[in-house]
Amino acid sequence: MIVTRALTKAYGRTIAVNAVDLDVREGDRYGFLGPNGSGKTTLVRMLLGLVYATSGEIEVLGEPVPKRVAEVLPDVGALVEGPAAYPHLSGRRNLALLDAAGRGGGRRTRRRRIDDALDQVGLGGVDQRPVKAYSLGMRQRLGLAGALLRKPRLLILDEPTNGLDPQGIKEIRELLTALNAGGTTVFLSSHLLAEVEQLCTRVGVVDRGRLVIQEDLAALRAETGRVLVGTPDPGAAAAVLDGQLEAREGDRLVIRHADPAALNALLVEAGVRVTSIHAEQRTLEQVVLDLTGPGSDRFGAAG
Ligand SMILES: Nc1ncnc2c1ncn2[C@@H]1O[C@H](COP(=O)(O)OP(=O)(O)OP(=O)(O)O)[C@@H](O)[C@H]1O
Repeated sequence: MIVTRALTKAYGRTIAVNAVDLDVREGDRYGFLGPNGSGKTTLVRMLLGLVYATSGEIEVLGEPVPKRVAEVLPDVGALVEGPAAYPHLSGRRNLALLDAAGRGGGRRTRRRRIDDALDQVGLGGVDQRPVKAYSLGMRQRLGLAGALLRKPRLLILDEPTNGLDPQGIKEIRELLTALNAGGTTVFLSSHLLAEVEQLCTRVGVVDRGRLVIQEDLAALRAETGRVLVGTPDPGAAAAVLDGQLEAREGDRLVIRHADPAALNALLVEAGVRVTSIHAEQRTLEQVVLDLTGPGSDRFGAAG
């Protein structure tokens, strides 16, 4: 759906995007994760033909961008930094203008399209108020509603949850997951590890303009070969597991073992009571820290 090859953008001596090879596949919920200033917005704008690359190539929905961007855009819903709206008009009126300006979708069905989009983002009840009375979160949702008007095959969203409270973030996450289940490919940028971890199926991590990893989240979070065991008999368990015990903290043990089921059988057979047992997985935070080193506290860990 989105492919870039050695995509580069320099502003003078600043290389905002540095030889990025992006590969977003149909059906992905792709999280483009990086700290502030790492080049996310610049890349998103290049994908939409709003900024020209210094070098490299871009394909969106199989077409070269910016060369054929006019053909591509009707199938793409986009939300880029601070969605613009006429402040004195209602959300509905803003969407009507947007809908009239775009291609595809006749006048007769406009009202239905706008109702659907407003309902999808949870603005159905407030659409008569002027946008200047909206909170930042409501403006962000209105921007998203605009991106949904044409039932796009691909959504390209730059920090879509900026300005939203935790409930709003959850609603957007549920909405994007539902749209994705209905066949829409979702590409979003974020500086929030937790957001990407909760929402995405595939992750690209960008650090100072460079894509340092691109991988399915499930593969990134591969099991570590350790099993976490909770037991009221930690002493007895430690005796059974001589040599495999890596750490012990109260009634929680970390054991080097590949198979939780086999380990459970072993413990139970030895008379050790087990209250919980599961394979340890790496978190996205650990993966990113390993990749980007000490500077990576620039990533926001909190959702
Ligand atoms: N129009 C511009 N002129 C000069 N430098 C720019 C321009 N736009 C971006 N930059 C620089 O390019 C780098 C990447 O910026 P960009 O906005 O793409 O990062 P970002 O990851 O989207 O960050 P943020 O989340 O803060 O928007 C930064 O060093 C920024 O200062």
